[in-house]
Amino acid sequence: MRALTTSGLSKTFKVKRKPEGLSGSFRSLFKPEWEEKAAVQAIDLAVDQGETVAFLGPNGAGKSTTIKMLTGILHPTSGEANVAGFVPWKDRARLAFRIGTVFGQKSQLWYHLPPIDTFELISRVYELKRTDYLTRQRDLIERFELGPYLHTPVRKLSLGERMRCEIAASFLHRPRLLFLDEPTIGLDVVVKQRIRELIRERNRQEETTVFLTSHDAGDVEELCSRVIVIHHGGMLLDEPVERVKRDVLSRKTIKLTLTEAADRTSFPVVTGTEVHAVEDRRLILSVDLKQIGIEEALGGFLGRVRIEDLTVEDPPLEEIIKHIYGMRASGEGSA
Ligand SMILES: Nc1ncnc2c1ncn2[C@@H]1O[C@H](COP(=O)(O)OP(=O)(O)OP(=O)(O)O)[C@@H](O)[C@H]1O
Repeated sequence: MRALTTSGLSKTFKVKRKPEGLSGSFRSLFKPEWEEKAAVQAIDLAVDQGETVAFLGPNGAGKSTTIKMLTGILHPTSGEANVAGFVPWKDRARLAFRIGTVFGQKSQLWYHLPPIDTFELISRVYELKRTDYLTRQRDLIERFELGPYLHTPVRKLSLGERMRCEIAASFLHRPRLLFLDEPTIGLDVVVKQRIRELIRERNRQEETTVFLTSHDAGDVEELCSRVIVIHHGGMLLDEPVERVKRDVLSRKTIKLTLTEAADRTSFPVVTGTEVHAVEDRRLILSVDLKQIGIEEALGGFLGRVRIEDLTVEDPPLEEIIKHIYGMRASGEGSA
């Protein structure tokens, strides 16, 4: 069953043209000139119920504009969409009962109220049956371990505590489709991991469709089965995450702090391992997991340098997208 489809979905904004110079600015105050800006261009999507989709793109690619159209906040300039059985911009109120939204940078919870009060309000807004709501609420509180924060005003919660409450709140009315915009932004590794686990669990148990935008490659890798990349408002790539992983997510960044400063010439040549940067006692390696495992790569350095500390990270998503873009431009890989 389809959770979401779009056909030729496009959005053009009318923006004021900024004339050059002071006199131009002055003239435009009284006689503004307008130009059209294509934010989203003919996007065709088909997402099945229960799918977990990463919707990616560099800044300004058109992700938020697309999500705003899919959640009924914006009218498209042209094209069609069907989300959970509704045309979003025509039936926004009814659609709200079927979808959940989480914006990492914008709280949906009432700032001065404790989360439990917001949960109550949500249960009224969505007209949840009292017994169903209470069972659901207890389950989410337990699963998301919200007990200690339930009665604290949201403004006093840490970002991680608040985000767990935000996501629990978005699941209260059992949405069939969840739109997540940067759900783990600013969170530490442990909290990120917990939030990803919880979303994954709900997806498995309730077949909730997940449509996610994120600048964190870990979110994509751990939460999503499919990756869609847009650029300049148009579709660039639509592939299973496994394939993207094999092609471009196969790199890890290892950041080492050495006990003493070293220079490039003292490092061994290790297959599949590139010395990305060396700065005083800091050494950054880029490892291609298609060629070598993390342990092996580190093994090559162990006898040569003494390590004080290390972290293993995903490369920034912007870098991955740039890589995908480069691959497309050079005709590597296929859709
Ligand atoms: N209300 C608006 N009026 C005019 N232009 C807009 C408006 N909203 C978005 N745009 C423009 O449309 C383009 C796409 O913006 P959008 O916010 O959808 O990008 P995005 O992919 O979500 O970017 P980011 O990752 O930075 O949030 C941008 O060039 C933006 O400046």
